[in-house]
Amino acid sequence: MKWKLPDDSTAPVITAEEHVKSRHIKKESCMLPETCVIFEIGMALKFVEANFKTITLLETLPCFLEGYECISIEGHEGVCFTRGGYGAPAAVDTLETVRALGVKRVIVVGMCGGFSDSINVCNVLIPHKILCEEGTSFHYFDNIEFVEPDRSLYNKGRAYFSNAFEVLTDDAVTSDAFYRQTYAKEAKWREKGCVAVDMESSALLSVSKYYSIPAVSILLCSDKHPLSENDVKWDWGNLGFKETREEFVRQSVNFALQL
Ligand SMILES: O=P(O)(O)O[C@H]1O[C@H](CO)[C@@H](O)[C@H]1O
Ligand SMILES: O=c1cc[nH]c(=O)[nH]1
Repeated sequence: MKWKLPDDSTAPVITAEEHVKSRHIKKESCMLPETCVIFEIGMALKFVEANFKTITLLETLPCFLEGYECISIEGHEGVCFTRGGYGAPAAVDTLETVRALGVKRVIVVGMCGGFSDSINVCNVLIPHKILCEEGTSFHYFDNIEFVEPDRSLYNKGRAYFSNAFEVLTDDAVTSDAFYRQTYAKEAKWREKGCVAVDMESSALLSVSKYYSIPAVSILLCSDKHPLSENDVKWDWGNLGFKETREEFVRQSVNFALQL
């Protein structure tokens, strides 16, 4: 895929910096703190509001697509929390928007589907590198296969989450097409060293890299894929998954606050 023109020095027609001040936005925005946790988990913001003393910074993040609330925690005004859109283009819209509002460091907290013997539901995966099988990255880089997280955030994440979870650091893949994860496709991903799939991480890491923003992706394994057509059929979560996901969100908040 060669979608990014190799010698294109022209500016984008719409930039997030211009968009957040445009007529497309109903309310004026404020600048955000340097560190942003982007949750790719639907229940996360509500859980944070119910379990921490939060401050609403923005009721709606001024994204081009749908934007969610952006909050911080009393006494920790250097970190903000929002929900990213689902899928690579919407997630990158969130990233571009928080960057336009001053964010300089990003922690992605999401979920992944495991497709290897080595990973189980409720494990935490902090991928060493992520295979880009989504389209968004290829508009920022003309040649990219695997993208890596910021080494310091990756090391800190490994150390921190190991206190509460079984942590894996194998590679992952981000795909646009969750209904096209065929058995043969997942076998090919395993051959490349990947153990799990999500829908946003590689795009968020590659666009962070494009802007020199340190970023890491921290994923809770939400479902285990059958490895062959004879295995037990696919299903979501497990018996304790709801409570584990809540603990994962709580630990993600605490991780970001102590950085
Ligand atoms: O909205 P929640 O329940 O977090 O789930 C989201 O996460 C899954 C993919 O990670 C999809 O099912 C999507 O709906
Ligand atoms: O993107 C995702 C997330 C969880 N499980 C999957 O199979 N894919």
